[in-house]
Amino acid sequence: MIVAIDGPSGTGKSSTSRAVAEKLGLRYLDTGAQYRAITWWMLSNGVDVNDPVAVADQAGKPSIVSGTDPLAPAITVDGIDAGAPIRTQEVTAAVSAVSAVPEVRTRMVELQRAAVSGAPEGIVVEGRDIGTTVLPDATVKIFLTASAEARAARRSGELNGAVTVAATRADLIRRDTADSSRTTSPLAKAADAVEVDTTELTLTQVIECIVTLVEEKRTGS
Ligand SMILES: Nc1ncnc2c1ncn2[C@@H]1O[C@H](COP(=O)(O)OP(=O)(O)O)[C@@H](O)[C@H]1O
Ligand SMILES: Nc1ccn([C@@H]2O[C@H](COP(=O)(O)OP(=O)(O)O)[C@@H](O)[C@H]2O)c(=O)n1
Repeated sequence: MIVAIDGPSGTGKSSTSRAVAEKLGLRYLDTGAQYRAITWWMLSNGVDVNDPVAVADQAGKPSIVSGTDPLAPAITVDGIDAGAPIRTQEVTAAVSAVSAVPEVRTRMVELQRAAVSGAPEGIVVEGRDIGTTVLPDATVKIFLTASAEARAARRSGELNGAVTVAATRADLIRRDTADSSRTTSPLAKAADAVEVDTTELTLTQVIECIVTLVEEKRTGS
């Protein structure tokens, strides 16, 4: 059972994917954390993230290891716990530029497919291009959406209002545009993905919806 969950920022991919994996006894992989991790390494090592040639040149250097336990998602870069530093505003502002570089994507996709091969019990993988590019044969494909207002309110809420909803909204839209317009494997809904608009749904409702879709697939109903 391979479940691919894609969609823009703040649509609920991480919270939903973790809960679905936990309920169904599957592993869990956050591919956005991997792009954030390589971005953090580039910034920490003085690589100009707006220079695709420099980023491509260094893309093979960091060793990124992702755990797949939905109860304790973990990520290390060169053996160092990267869980907190990959969530800073600095990384968030740079990640779209780094993840648009084809050499970066080739490396991350290798890691992602290896994680899936290492999870015979099945896995929920979340990102932007999982259903379209990384795992085109996934058993179930979901594409989450939500209005920019709802997404910004959720993200701003996470930061306890430290960044205003308006500023968060502008940042989300800038990142959506960059992620959707890049040449290599842009953010997109796979033709065979089920789209779920989470704007008016609670997190519990989204989880139930996806669990039902997976169980229907499992039982062939
Ligand atoms: N349907 C929902 N209704 C309200 N809040 C939600 C919903 N889904 C997710 N959230 C909250 O929104 C925030 C962003 O969710 P997250 O799962 O990190 O989204 P993504 O991984 O798509 O960026 C989290 O604080 C989460 O608890
Ligand atoms: N499969 C993926 C996952 C993330 N990404 C990139 O990584 C960034 C961070 O992803 P994320 O899932 O952590 O973002 P949030 O939804 O947490 O804000 C995205 O904005 C994309 O630029 C990607 O290119 N492909």
